Order: sequence, then structure tokens, then C-alpha cells
Amino acid sequence: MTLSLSLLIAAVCIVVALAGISWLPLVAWLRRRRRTYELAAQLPGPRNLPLLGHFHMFFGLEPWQVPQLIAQLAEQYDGTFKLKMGSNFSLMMFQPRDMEVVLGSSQLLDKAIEYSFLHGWLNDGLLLSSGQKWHRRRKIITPAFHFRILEPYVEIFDRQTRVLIRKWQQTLGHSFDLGHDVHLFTLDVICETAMGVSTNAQTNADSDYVRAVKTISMVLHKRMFNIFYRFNLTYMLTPLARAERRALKVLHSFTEKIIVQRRQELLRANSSTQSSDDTDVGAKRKMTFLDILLQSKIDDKPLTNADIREEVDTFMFEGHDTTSSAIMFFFYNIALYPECQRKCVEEIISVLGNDRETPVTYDLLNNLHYMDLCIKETLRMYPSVPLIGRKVLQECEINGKMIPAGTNIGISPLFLGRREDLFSEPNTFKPERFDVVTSAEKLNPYAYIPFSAGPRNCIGQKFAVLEIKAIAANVLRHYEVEFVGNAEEPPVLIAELVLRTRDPLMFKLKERVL
Ligand code: HEM
Repeated sequence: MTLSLSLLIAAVCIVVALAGISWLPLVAWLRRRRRTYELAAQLPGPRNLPLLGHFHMFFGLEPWQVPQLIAQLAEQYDGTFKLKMGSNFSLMMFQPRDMEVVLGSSQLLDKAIEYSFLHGWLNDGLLLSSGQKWHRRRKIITPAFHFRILEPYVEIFDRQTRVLIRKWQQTLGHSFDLGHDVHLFTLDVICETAMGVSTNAQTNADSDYVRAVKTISMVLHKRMFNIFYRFNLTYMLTPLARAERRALKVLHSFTEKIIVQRRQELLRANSSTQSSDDTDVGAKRKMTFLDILLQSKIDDKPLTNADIREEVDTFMFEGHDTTSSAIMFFFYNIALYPECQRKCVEEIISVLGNDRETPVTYDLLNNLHYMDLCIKETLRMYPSVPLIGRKVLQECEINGKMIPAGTNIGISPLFLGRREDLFSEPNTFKPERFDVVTSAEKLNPYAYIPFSAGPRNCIGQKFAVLEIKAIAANVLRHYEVEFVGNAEEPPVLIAELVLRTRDPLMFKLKERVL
């Protein structure tokens, strides 16, 4: 033992004795810590430094270099390796059989530490909550994604895509950043479906709400990749934290105002139709997520405005960035593979006909089977959520590995989707591999997890796929999509909470002749 450590322990002993503090919690903590280190020592991974752990390996890396380092380590350690950040251990797991245990478990449902950066906006909404609260909320929110609720939303998807198509008339012949416009489109869609109001982001990208959403995305990016912003204590003192607080005020007061208004509207409507026995509202008219939450009860008590706000804000976050990332990569892939674009268009015409004005409907979208394969393949190569994190609260065993309590588990749909042993030619866009009737490729369901899996999977996946199909069908009826850039060079990816590219992907549109 070094002299300084002995002196430190002696000093702690004196302070504890003088203050009359019980030794028991300290002893228990030391025991837990020793057990953690013993178990962690048996897990594979690169050598770590005292105090710093593996921080030094990430120090100075650009955000886009992080996925590359993780991929190298995954290969070197056969898909499982530990990382120590400060005093926290993380175990990265990239084996489908481990996914099955972790994602299928009803115990490993708590989220990893990185998700806490979202807490300011989402509080304890479905994405971040845990325990009984999560169980109860998941139960009341699940019916909000029933097909009878989703069906009328397709009209919103259709209408908002037409705004986009008109806007894109002005881009004809020029290259432009498609992802930026798609992001505004998905924001309008989720705002209207979640709250029944429009942010008009597509026509007014400079509104306070849209700017606040952009600020929060920027904050999340910085907090994930800049060590100075990671720790709350140092972060709170920065101008970035002040910008975040201002943005949160805008976002929260917007949602709150809509909740209050809508609660009053529903109360008025209920009192005027009390005699009616029409309880099956979802089938008769459009119900927003907010309406459903306002009518939900837990233990026979309605949800408070604060309860509802965290869930609506969660939809706003989860429901727009993820989908816009998927849409952007969908267009990127079919621009790079013109044969796939041609097949998509053929299918669209055979299902929707030649008239571009025919609105897309729920049933028509469900008949776009080839497009389904293209979306699946896009999400394999470019899963919108590149990394899923869980926290192990109690020591447990996963396929023979003992995992200490407190460990964060990192699972990556991105790396799984690119493993050569799991997918043939993983860097090639081959939608047919997902065709269960014709494909010879046997796919492991736990190798393909863009929507996660198990009890905490994505509740909005049907909504997302419908939205992607609606925009793809409408845009491809109007335009040929071309990628402007080096098609040989894959985009440099940044694995934040949502997958992005380092540089914007540029596209050119041409009027399509049907
Ligand atoms: C292509 C689009 C989407 C992808 C790839 C995606 C992916 C995911 C993934 C991987 C998770 C699990 C995250 C985790 O365990 O940490 C998740 C959870 C979730 N997603 Fe999605 N998502 C998409 C769209 C949507 C949409 C449109 C909505 C809502 C309208 C939504 C709502 C949610 C919610 C509320 C959760 C938390 C569920 C829970 O913890 O019980 N997602 N999503």
C-alpha cells in the first residue's frame, strides 16, 4: 500500500471516529466494491489505467471515430468486452445469444447512465422510467398503438408529405440536404399525432419550438462526446446548461399549454355528449396520443398534467429523430441502388395506381411488401438507435459470465447488423435477404434488433414503418432520387442516441415520369 493511500485511510478513520459515524455502510460499500472488481477482472477487455479506467482510449477522438474503435474492440474480444469509465464498468455485448438473455429478461429493464442526459426533457416518461411506474405506463400506452388508432394518422402522414413534395419542387436540379427537411417533416407529424396541433416546422423552421428541439439535440451531442459536459457538477456551470434550461422552458410550456387546453376541450365535449353511448372513439375519429392519455387511469385515478407531459414529450423525442434518421438512410440506400428504387416505384404504381393525387391509406401502405424489405434492410445497416444501454441493478449471470451489480450493458444494433457471420455481405444493401419466402439466408432474430426486442422494445415501430412508407410512396411517385457524392465511400457515422452522419448527405431530385 502506498504511503499516500495509507494516510488517506488513516484520515478517513479519524474523521469517521470524530464524527461518530457508523462503520457499517462504509464496510458494506467496500465489500460491494471488492466484489465488483473481482467479477469485472474476469470479464474480457483492454487493460485499464488506475482512476481513469479506459477514458484515455476515447480521449481526443472525434465522435465519428468512437464507433470505429468500438468495432475494433468487438472484433478483438469476440463480441464481448468491458470498459471502465471512472468508477463505472460497462460491458459491451455483441452476441445474439446474449441479446436474447438481456433483452428478453424481465429483470434487466433499467436504463444505462447515458440516458440521464435526456432526463431534463423527458423526466420519467416511458423511455426512461423503471420498475412499477414503467410497467403501469406501458400497459396504458400500448393501446395507443392499436391499428384502429394508427389508421387515421395516415391522413396526417399523407398531408404532411404533400407539403414536403411542394417544398421540394424548388430544389429540382440542385443538390440539397434532404435530412434537414425530413427532420422538420417528422416533427410536424409527431406533433400533430401526439398533441393534435401543428408546429408548422416545415413552413416555419425558425419557430421557438423547432429551435428548442435543435438546441436539445445539440446539447445531447455535446454531453455524450465531451468529457467536460458529462458530469453534472461541471456541466451546470457552462453556457450550454443555460441554453438547455431556456430550451426546456420552451418545450415544456408548449406541451403544458396544449395539455391544459385539450383537457378543457374534452371536459366540455364529455358534458355535452354524456347521454351518448359512443365509447369506441378511436374507431370513429382521430384520437391523439394526448387524448388517450387524458382518458387513461391508473388505480382508478386520471393522470396529472405532469404525468401526461412526460409521456407526450417522450413521444415527441422518440417519435421524430428516430424516424427522420431512418427516412434519410432509406432514401440514401435506394438512391445508391437504382434497381431497388425501380422496384419500389413499380410496386407503388401497382398498389396505388398512376394518379399521384390518390392519397395513401393504411390498407394501401400495408400492401407495399417490397418497400417493407427495403425499410428492414435500411434499419439493419443504419439502425436509428445505434446503441441500447441497460443497467444491471443486481449481480447476475449472462451465458456463464458473472456481471457485477452496477454494470452498464451496451448493446449495439449497428454492430450486430454489420457482422459478417450474421449477415452475408453486410455492407451491401440487399432487401431480399428479409424475404421469408424466397431468401435462403437464415436470419437470427436477435441479430436484427433496430427496434430492440423483449418487454422494452419500441412501442412505436408500427407507427414508424407506416410513416416511412407514406413519405417514401408519395415522394417516389413524384421524384427520382439521386445521391450527390461519392457512392463508393460509405457515410461516416456518428453513434449518438440517434444515428447521424458526420457530413450531411446531399441529394438531387428529378421530376418522375410515370
Ligand atoms: C424508425 C424509427 C424508430 C426506431 C428505429 C426506434 C427504435 C427504438 C428502440 C431501439 C427502442 C429501445 C430503446 C431502449 O431500450 O433504450 C425504442 C423505444 C421506444 N420507442 Fe422507438 N423507435 C422508432 C420510432 C418510434 C416512434 C415513431 C415512437 C412513438 C411515436 C417511438 C416510441 C418509443 C418509446 C416510447 C420507447 C420506449 C419504450 C419503453 O421503454 O417501454 N419510437 N425505440
